[in-house]
Parts: sequence; structure tokens; C-alpha cells
Amino acid sequence: MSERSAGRPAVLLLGGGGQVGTELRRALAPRGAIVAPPHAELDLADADALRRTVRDVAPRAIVNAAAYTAVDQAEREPALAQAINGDAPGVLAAEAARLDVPLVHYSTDYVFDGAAREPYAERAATAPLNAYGASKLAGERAVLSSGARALVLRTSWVYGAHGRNFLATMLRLAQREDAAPVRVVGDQRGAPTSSAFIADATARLLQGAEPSGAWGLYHVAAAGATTWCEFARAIFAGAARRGVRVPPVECITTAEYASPTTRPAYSVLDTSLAARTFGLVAESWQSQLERVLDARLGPALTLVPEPS
Ligand SMILES: NC(=O)C1=CN([C@@H]2O[C@H](COP(=O)(O)OP(=O)(O)OC[C@H]3O[C@@H](n4cnc5c(N)ncnc54)[C@H](OP(=O)(O)O)[C@@H]3O)[C@@H](O)[C@H]2O)C=CC1
Ligand SMILES: Cc1cn([C@H]2C[C@H](O)[C@@H](COP(=O)(O)OP(=O)(O)O[C@H]3O[C@@H](C)C(=O)[C@@H](O)[C@H]3O)O2)c(=O)[nH]c1=O
Ligand SMILES: [Mg+2]
Repeated sequence: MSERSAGRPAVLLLGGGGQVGTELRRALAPRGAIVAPPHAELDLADADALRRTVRDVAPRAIVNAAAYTAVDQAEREPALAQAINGDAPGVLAAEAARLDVPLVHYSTDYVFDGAAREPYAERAATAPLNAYGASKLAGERAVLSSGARALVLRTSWVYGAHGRNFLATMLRLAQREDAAPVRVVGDQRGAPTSSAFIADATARLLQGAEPSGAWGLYHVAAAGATTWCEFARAIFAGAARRGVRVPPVECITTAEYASPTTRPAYSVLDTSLAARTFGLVAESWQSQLERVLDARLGPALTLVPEPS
């Protein structure tokens, strides 16, 4: 550590209360002190306040896990989504460049239109179908064109032990008294990725890019692919193994699911660049799911007791 950086916090973390942010507080702890102003104290839509905070904290790295992630609601307030997802990352990148410190930022599979039939590489053409995706694309462009040493990590279908996510919604639906089937779209393909995996990957990529200078855009997601419907069935199968009573799942089409938002039919990310560059091994979505269910519900019940 240089003399100038001694005493400065290791990380300024935005969105530390979110799914990925919560896991980042664990995964980045070995780097040193983490300053994580909560949303209530710092609004990313306030560019001046954001700039002031970065200058006051003068961290040795900035990690932005804050985002406007309410996909349907973004259709109704695209300007707010753009301010948080599109503009704030540019402010952070300019400040990171000014401090000469690295920035990590996250983006989404929803920058793609889903017309592909094979996993999207980083260089594949983007064409977001909804306001959230458009705002996230603006954010990744702002970061990548800033000149800051930055990692932009695109990931997909994030869920985990903490926070609002699809798995939490499914487990809540399982608690309903009626045994009516849960109806879930079966014609959108992607890779459910756990927040813990993303946070661990972040720590690894940051540590790899610092000496090598391999900054840039990378896809970071679980290995394999599934549909939301099959993911729901896997969640319920895993929950049932942990003693939870679960409802049946009925696969429906996107057209049958009432939503104001268009979502990509296919958004599997090709993660081979991060594998080649940093040796990141993408764990399968199924084994990530097991870990998250262990964290949320405890270990699966075994039918045959282990010998003691
Ligand atoms: N969730 C997903 O399925 C996916 C997410 N991503 C990306 O990964 C990153 C992390 O997402 P995830 O952890 O799931 O997000 P969450 O929605 O779980 O957390 C977002 C965090 O950002 C905070 N936040 C929202 N608006 C503001 C604001 N105006 N000012 C300050 N803080 C704010 C939230 O605080 P509060 O709760 O108080 O509003 C929350 O702590 C994001 O960049 C997201 O776009 C990429 C692909 C999939
Ligand atoms: C709750 C529910 C959802 N669905 C559908 C809606 C949608 O197509 C899919 C997943 O639901 P969600 O509400 O999680 O969808 P959504 O919020 O669009 O998820 C996205 O969030 C953003 C932040 C991302 O970046 C994406 O990677 C992706 O994870 O399942 C059902 O069919 N039945 C249900 O009961
Ligand atoms: Mg959602």
C-alpha cells in the first residue's frame, strides 16, 4: 500500500443493502474497511451528493451494486431508472478516474433482445427490449467510455439468501393455504445466478485485474441455462427436500403472463472470457441453488441417517 493510500477506506460500496451488495460486504472484507452509505443517506439520482461522497471518502476502490431493479416499474418511470442506472455510473466512473482507483459496476442480460439461439458473448450486439435494459446499457457505456480502470460485470437472474428475488417470491407463494398451481413462464431461457457467486467472482476479478490491467466488460453468470418455470420447479423440489410443503408449477407462455414489460426470450451469457482471463469457474445454476436453499432453509433432509 502506498503512503498516500494508507488510512483510506479500501472500498466505497454503493447498494450495500441489496442482494449482491450484502454478499459483497462479506466477499470484499479481506480488502479492508468498507464504507457503505445506505440508500436513505445517499441517493444515486443526486449526482452532486454522489460526487461529494466519493471525494469525502476517497476510497481505494469503488463498487457500485446499487441499481433501479424494479423491471416493470421502470416502464412507468424511465427517467428515474435512467438517472440511477444510466447516469450515476458515469459520475462514479469520472470520480474513479479522478482518484485513479478501480471501479466495479454491474449490468444485465436484459441489454440483449433475446433473438440469439446461442450464449451471448461480450461483443454481441445489444438491443434492450425494456426501459430497465436501456438504462443499464447506458450505464455500462458510461463506465466503459470513461477511461477509468473499470470492470463491468454483466450477470443474469440474480437471487440469493437475502433480498427481493424470484426464489423469495416462489417460497412466499408456497406458504399460501390453497394448493393452486403457481403459473410461471416456460419460454424465457437464462441462467439463474446467486448473489454469493457474483460477489465471490467480483473479489477474484478485481484481484486479477489489478496486477494484469485486464479491465473491461465480462459476463459473470452460473453455468447452464433453464427457464423460469423449470427454475421454479427446481426451487420447489429443493424446498420439498428440506421439509417445505410446495405447490405444483404450471408452465405458461409469456403471452399468458400479464406484464407491461417485454423480456428477452433468450439471455444466456457466454462466460468463457472471464474463464480464460481470470480462471473463473462458473458453478452450475443447480449447485448455486442448493447453496442458497441451504442458507435459507437449512440442509436437505436425508432419508437414510449418516452413520455416527
Ligand atoms: N436482480 C437481478 O436479477 C439482476 C441484477 N443485475 C444487476 O446487479 C446489480 C445488483 O443487483 P441486486 O443486488 O439484485 O439489486 P437489489 O435490487 O437487490 O439492490 C439494489 C440496491 O440499490 C439500492 N438503490 C436503489 N436505488 C437507489 C438510489 N437511488 N440510491 C441509492 N441506492 C439505491 C437499493 O436500496 P433500496 O432497497 O433501499 O432501494 C438496494 O440496496 C445491479 O446493477 C443490477 O442491475 C443484473 C442482472 C440481474
Ligand atoms: C413471480 C412470477 C414471475 N413470473 C415471470 C415473470 C418474468 O418473466 C419471470 C421472472 O420474474 P421476475 O419478476 O424475477 O422478472 P424480472 O424482474 O424481469 O427479472 C429480471 O430482473 C432484472 C433486475 C434483471 O436484471 C434480469 O436478469 C432478471 O432477473 O417470471 C411468472 O411467470 N410467474 C410468477 O408467479
Ligand atoms: Mg423483478
